[in-house]
Amino acid sequence: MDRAARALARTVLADVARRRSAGGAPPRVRFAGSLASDGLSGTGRVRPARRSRAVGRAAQGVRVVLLVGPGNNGGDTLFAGAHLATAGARVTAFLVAGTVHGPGLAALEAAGAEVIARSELRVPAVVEHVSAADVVLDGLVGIGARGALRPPSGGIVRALVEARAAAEVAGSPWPWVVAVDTPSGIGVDDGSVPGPVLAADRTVTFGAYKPGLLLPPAAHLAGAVEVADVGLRREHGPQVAGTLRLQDGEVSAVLRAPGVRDHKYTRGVVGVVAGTDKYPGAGVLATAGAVRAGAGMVRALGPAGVTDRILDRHPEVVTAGGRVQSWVLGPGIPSDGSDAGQDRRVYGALAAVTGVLDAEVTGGVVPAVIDAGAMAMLEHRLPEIAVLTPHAGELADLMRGLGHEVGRADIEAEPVRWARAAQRATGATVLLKGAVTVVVGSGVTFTQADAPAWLATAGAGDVLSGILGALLAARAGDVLADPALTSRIAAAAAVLHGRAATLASAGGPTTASAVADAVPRVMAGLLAG
Ligand SMILES: NC(=O)C1=CN([C@@H]2O[C@H](COP(=O)(O)OP(=O)(O)OC[C@H]3O[C@@H](n4cnc5c(N)ncnc54)[C@H](O)[C@@H]3O)[C@@H](O)[C@H]2O)[C@@H](O)CC1
Ligand SMILES: [K+]
Repeated sequence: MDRAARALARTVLADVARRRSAGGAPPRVRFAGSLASDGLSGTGRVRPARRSRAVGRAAQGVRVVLLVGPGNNGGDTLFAGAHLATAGARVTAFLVAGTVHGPGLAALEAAGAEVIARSELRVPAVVEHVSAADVVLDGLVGIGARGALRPPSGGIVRALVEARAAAEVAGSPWPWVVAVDTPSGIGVDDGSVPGPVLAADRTVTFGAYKPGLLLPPAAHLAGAVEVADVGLRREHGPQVAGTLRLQDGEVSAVLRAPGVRDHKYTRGVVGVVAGTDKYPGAGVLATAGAVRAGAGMVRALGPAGVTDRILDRHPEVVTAGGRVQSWVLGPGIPSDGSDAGQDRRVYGALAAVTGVLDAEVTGGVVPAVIDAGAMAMLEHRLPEIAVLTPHAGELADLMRGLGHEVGRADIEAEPVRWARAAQRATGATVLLKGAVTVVVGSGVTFTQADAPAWLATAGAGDVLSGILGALLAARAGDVLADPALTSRIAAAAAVLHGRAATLASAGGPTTASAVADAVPRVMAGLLAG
């Protein structure tokens, strides 16, 4: 517990220092609209807890509120609060239980913090203190949580969630919220959100990732997750219950940098069937994603109204048919059959992907990205080397087509469950787009939370499909030999896309084109290690 509390205090102090040096302002959140609103590239660094470093007086003048529950989670919070008080912070602890961790409470009191006992606890006073604080530590409950938060924790958190929303509307600052081990009240094992939860900007979790920190919808409430090594066990990257999150080294291992013997065909040719006269931009953006993610060549197929625009932006693109190592099918093609030519091209390519036509005719089986309108054209079970890339609404449409009574809200409430159901029903790898992107292959689930909320912009999904097409083409031989690689490549594409959006956004609005343009810099950074 001592190591956990020290690690927690150290991270709080680092966040405070970083936010102070960034703006000269106190460490309060301005509503930047991003999950990782400190601009940190977020999730998933394992930081060893070093015992030796003293915390000094680094927290001088920082107002800290502790929300302290009855168990060891509250104990960690009390000890961390003692360290922060010793470092100069003005700490107020609200105890939500009659009995809390005794040694932790003694340490906090010895450090000179203010303690509000359960018997004196009033919800409006908690809200008032939190609203005026710089940092809040949410230590109500951790891995011992069962179900929705019970009173009084539930009432306090509900009031704080409302106060935060009001502050957001009013443009008032809100404290930096640090969840201790987990945001209190999430479904630690399944990522559910059974009741009110205070959204964290940062979660410091102890020893290893908990599933709820990776699985949406709870993952949306965890902010930037840091795993503190408290000597329990050492994890190589987050890995819990068949759920993975790729780390930088794992993403760069998926990428393939060209060698001296490579030429455009060995680097991978991507065939893009995207865009119609009505929606030509999707063709341009899907192509941009493939070009920027390092395709040896891109063949863009479609009506002249689409291909002319593509050539204007990307003169390196070829608009004639021929062999490809991967397909990108469907962005900007509506499912209403209004462009017979594009539909015919998609059906032809799908025949190559599923292998229903002779390889002599199709040129052989290749991996594919199946997006938007192409998802409505599936007639056969798909191989794992085909990646469906729906957002929640499209996945609901797909599952309804397969006989499930399900709507968009159901998918958003249980994205992993439905992505897995779609994977089983279609045979394809499924990449479900969202603030946390879920990728499901056979027996494996990746969840990636690398993107700022600014990425929710028109055309962003088209760029992702192009990026994924390029990565699949570059590794087409490996994917055909080992189809299980597909989901890992799809997760890596989501990371590239999210990181490119972070770079392009720099904390403000961005466009799908700018995201595509940022991809080479992200790839270069990852390949440089
Ligand atoms: N497991 C370990 O080896 C370590 C655990 N540590 C800390 O210990 C925590 C786990 O401690 P505990 O097992 O004491 O459990 P917690 O402190 O997470 O919660 C248990 C308490 O919360 C109450 N509770 C459960 N569900 C609730 C709900 N829905 N609403 C309100 N109250 C609820 C229970 O009645 C119980 O009193 C971790 O989250 C972490 O913070 C760390 O000190 C590091 C080492
Ligand atoms: K907690």
